[in-house]
Amino acid sequence: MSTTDDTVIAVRGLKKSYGVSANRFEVLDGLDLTIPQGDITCILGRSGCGKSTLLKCICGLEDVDGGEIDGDTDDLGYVFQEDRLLNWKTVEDNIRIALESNDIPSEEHDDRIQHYLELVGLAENATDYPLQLSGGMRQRVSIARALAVEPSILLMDEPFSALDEITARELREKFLEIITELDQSVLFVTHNATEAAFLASRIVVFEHEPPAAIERTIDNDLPYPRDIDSKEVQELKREIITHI
Ligand SMILES: Nc1ncnc2c1ncn2[C@@H]1O[C@H](COP(=O)(O)OP(=O)(O)OP(=O)(O)O)[C@@H](O)[C@H]1O
Repeated sequence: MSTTDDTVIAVRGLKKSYGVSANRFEVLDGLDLTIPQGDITCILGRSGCGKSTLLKCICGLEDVDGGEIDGDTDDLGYVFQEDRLLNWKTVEDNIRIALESNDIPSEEHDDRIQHYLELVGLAENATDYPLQLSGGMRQRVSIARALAVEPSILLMDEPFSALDEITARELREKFLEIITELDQSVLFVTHNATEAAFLASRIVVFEHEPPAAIERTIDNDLPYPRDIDSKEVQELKREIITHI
């Protein structure tokens, strides 16, 4: 199977298990999923249902047992729950390392670093070290680092869940503003129904128990920009909760 112009990643019949013999545990058993270009797709489901495993298979952190993943899987950005910055490197050098490992020509590095730090509001912090920054600022650096390689798709695994509520809220708003402006395709894993209702253009709800199967796909046509406290977002959140 190959992807079409308006599909960025297509997963077909994906299989993944952990363990061996009697301890073998199927997490993905023939999962199909298509990620359209420019969509913010949220994968939502309870803890342990297989969301992170899917992301790890797409970005090659886990080997798959069967099925296909088509699309430009060498051209991914990844933001984890933890920022995974190198504390002994400055903010700008953390981004530079990502650019180098993605073979971005060195003459583009300074401009890209400046541009993406400006986008996340950290242009003044380029020469700081990560430990001089707050948790929210560190996560913004991590988002800038992922965006700076200009990936075909940004994979995000609960990137705001380790932050306090106010910081997470501010960062979600900033993130949505940036992503819609860039028309960036995103696959975003969360177990937070409000976050999915606020961010997603499409919400894919996984069944409670592995192996992961899609319980429901909900299109979210609420126009951007959105207000997380609006009646529409809160109503959608209530609808989503009935499926998880
Ligand atoms: N490396 C591993 N070895 C063995 N089992 C694993 C491994 N990684 C995940 N699992 C198991 O696979 C299942 C799915 O895990 P996964 O992390 O994909 O779930 P999740 O939906 O992302 O959960 P959460 O929301 O808590 O992060 C869980 O039962 C988990 O314990």
